[in-house]
Amino acid sequence: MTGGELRVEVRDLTKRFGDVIAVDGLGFAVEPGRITGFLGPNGAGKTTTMRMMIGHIAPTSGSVTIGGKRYHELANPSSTVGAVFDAASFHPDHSARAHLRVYAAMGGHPDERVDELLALLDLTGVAHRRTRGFSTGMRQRLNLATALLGDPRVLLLDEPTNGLDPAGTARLRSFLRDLAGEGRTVLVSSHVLGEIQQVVDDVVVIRQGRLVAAGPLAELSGPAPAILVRSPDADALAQALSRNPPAGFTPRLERVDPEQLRVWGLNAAQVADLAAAHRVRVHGLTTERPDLERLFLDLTGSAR
Ligand SMILES: Nc1ncnc2c1ncn2[C@@H]1O[C@H](COP(=O)(O)OP(=O)(O)OP(=O)(O)O)[C@@H](O)[C@H]1O
Repeated sequence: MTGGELRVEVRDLTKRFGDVIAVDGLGFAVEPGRITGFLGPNGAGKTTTMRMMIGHIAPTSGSVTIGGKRYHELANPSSTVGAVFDAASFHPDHSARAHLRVYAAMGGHPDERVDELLALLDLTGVAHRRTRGFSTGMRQRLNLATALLGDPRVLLLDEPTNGLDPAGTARLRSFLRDLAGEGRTVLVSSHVLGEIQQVVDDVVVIRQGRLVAAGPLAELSGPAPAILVRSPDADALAQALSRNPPAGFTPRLERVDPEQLRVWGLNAAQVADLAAAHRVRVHGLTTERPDLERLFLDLTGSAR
């Protein structure tokens, strides 16, 4: 079965390697139609969890199901789930096309699919070149093409942004966005939130094999953004904001320097309107996005 929307569910998943508990009672869901970031510092257990999703590693206990079935119970596993684990796993003497043809044959996928994917991932021009000379971005795209051979409904990508330049990341983002837009389930791991922050809708954060946080990125980002306002009349503005805030709002203020205030609990328009109403000059107004990297470091205990 390749159609339909497939939810990936991880339930009470544990994996021990001898004394090492790589994954420890982990539970979360990956929703179809969305891109989920799977985050955690090095050694947190991301790769191990993803390998358990596709049956490469057997759990010590717990389960992973894809559309309600374990990987090995799927009628056509390689056409249901596409996974990318290692960007360097090509035969160096094979061309991109030869590499894809080998995998297409192994998965029982038609040869035409190879050219289709080379075109889709903008690799047609280098299809005959040996992969030994490929750049990181080309390798990542070839990897993605390999995972997409069976037109899978679920895509698991381990650290796909590793080594990509900003243009490569932007390209990956729009590509994954299209795949999720078709109702596919996309899980993308990374140990750096900043690398996938622009790509993902939801996040699952783990630390030492355990769940730390899960949900839409927007909710994880915590409180609303702060407004940084620059004014030569900062005192008057601070007074107006504290004494006459919009009805029902209780802004919190921080004095950054004599001419700058940081305001939480109001949006930029509210700050500007209030300044105008009190005839306070405003020379700059910036909406500051919450510092997600900081939040991530706090959550995973990586902050010093
Ligand atoms: N085959 C194995 N044998 C023994 N220990 C292992 C094995 N595979 C993973 N581990 C250990 O399990 C833990 C989790 O590793 P894993 O590779 O899943 O983490 P990760 O979050 O993917 O890390 P990274 O971001 O560095 O790739 C680590 O302590 C690792 O050393």
